Amino acid sequence: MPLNEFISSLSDNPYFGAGFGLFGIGAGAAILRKGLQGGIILFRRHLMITLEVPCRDKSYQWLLQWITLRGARGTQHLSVETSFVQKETGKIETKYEFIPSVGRHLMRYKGVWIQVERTREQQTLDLHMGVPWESVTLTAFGRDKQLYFDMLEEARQLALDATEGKTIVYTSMGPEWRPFGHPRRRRPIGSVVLDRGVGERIITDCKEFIKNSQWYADRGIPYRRGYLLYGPPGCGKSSFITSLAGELQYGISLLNLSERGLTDDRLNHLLNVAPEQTIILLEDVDAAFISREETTHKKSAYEGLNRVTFSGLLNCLDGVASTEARIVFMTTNYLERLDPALIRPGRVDVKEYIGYCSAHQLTEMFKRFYNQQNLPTHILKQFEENVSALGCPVSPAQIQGYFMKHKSSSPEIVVTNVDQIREDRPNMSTLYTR
Ligand SMILES: Nc1ncnc2c1ncn2[C@@H]1O[C@H](COP(=O)(O)OP(=O)(O)OP(=O)(O)O)[C@@H](O)[C@H]1O
Repeated sequence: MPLNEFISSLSDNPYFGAGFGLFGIGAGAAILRKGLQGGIILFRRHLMITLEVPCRDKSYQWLLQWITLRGARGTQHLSVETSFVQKETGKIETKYEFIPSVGRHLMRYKGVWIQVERTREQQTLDLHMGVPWESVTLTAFGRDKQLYFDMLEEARQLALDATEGKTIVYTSMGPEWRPFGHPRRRRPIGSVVLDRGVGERIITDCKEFIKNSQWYADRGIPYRRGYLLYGPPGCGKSSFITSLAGELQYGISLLNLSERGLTDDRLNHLLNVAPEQTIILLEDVDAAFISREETTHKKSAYEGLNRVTFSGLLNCLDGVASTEARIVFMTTNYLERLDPALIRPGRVDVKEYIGYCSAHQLTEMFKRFYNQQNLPTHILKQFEENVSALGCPVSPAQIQGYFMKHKSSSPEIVVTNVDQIREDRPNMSTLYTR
């Protein structure tokens, strides 16, 4: 039989065409054909096992990195990927990584030669990402698909190791979640100083919830928990949630409800496919909506804007469930603007006020900032009294700003100059009061 016919007969053979999930045992036909075109003939009599990983798959980037690390041979053509990495010191450095460019490469894994082919369709766009459609196809001799499972697992582990000790923030892009920026160094929970007991209560509640999946399953209760942090700006709501995510070794899936084009359907989808082990964070929930009555009035105007509707959000929150613990955090500066339906138990199970600095916070922040646990009590007391004597509420963000100004000052100077806090104060009439 002429070689070309032989190759076609392999392609037509249903056995070779059979696919299961990502994997397809393909005959060497495709390779052979490409081989012929490229002038290389590869082991005609062997079966090939082929794995195609499209760019939309989670493992795509991991795999490219892993292939680079394993050093695909003959890789003359590299693409550069620039990322920003935060060092332990907090400094951000630029990192260049070379990944195999579009084209064919060869590598050896567990004693098997594997052809790596990265292709880019110039004519086809990934509509959600707006980038050309890409895929990587790996072809190895033999039938052992375990090879690919091992490879993907190694690639995943490599990606996990790279984010060890970091918090990944995801944002939505179309119907998907994508990591946003570089993984950030975990913020230590102790660096956010809340009023006595508040932080501990939330942490204990979350941990308790995470380990109680069976309790929820036994009672048929959706395995989710909602938290609402409310209070004035600059008091640590967002910072606390970030450090809590670090403490729980979770990431953050950040959703902006006011985003144009975020419809009820898309929101529902996003909430249901949010990356595992992440806190879903809906910031400034009051800003996304006007009250329910007004929403009814202005319904048509809202629909025209292609935005999430209030009832849509309620339904979506009710639908958030998974076998895994689902934690939803909402924040607002204006509790009174929220519709009671949004914050009823089941949607919001824990509400905490995160307010202006208490005496406890003032002294704790002072000690932390100047890294002096043994500051004389009278200095701490004086600082607290002087700030209270300002006669206005002070947020931790203001205190932080004041300390930054006095990075190199002695504690005594810091205590005596607290008037500067008032000078830097935003217009209080626009600020929230409890
Ligand atoms: N309780 C706190 N302890 C330590 N630092 C704090 C605290 N609260 C605020 N900060 C500092 O102030 C800045 C702003 O805080 P953050 O964004 O967390 O406030 P927020 O309450 O979420 O504000 P907003 O309501 O405007 O979103 C951050 O740099 C943070 O480090």
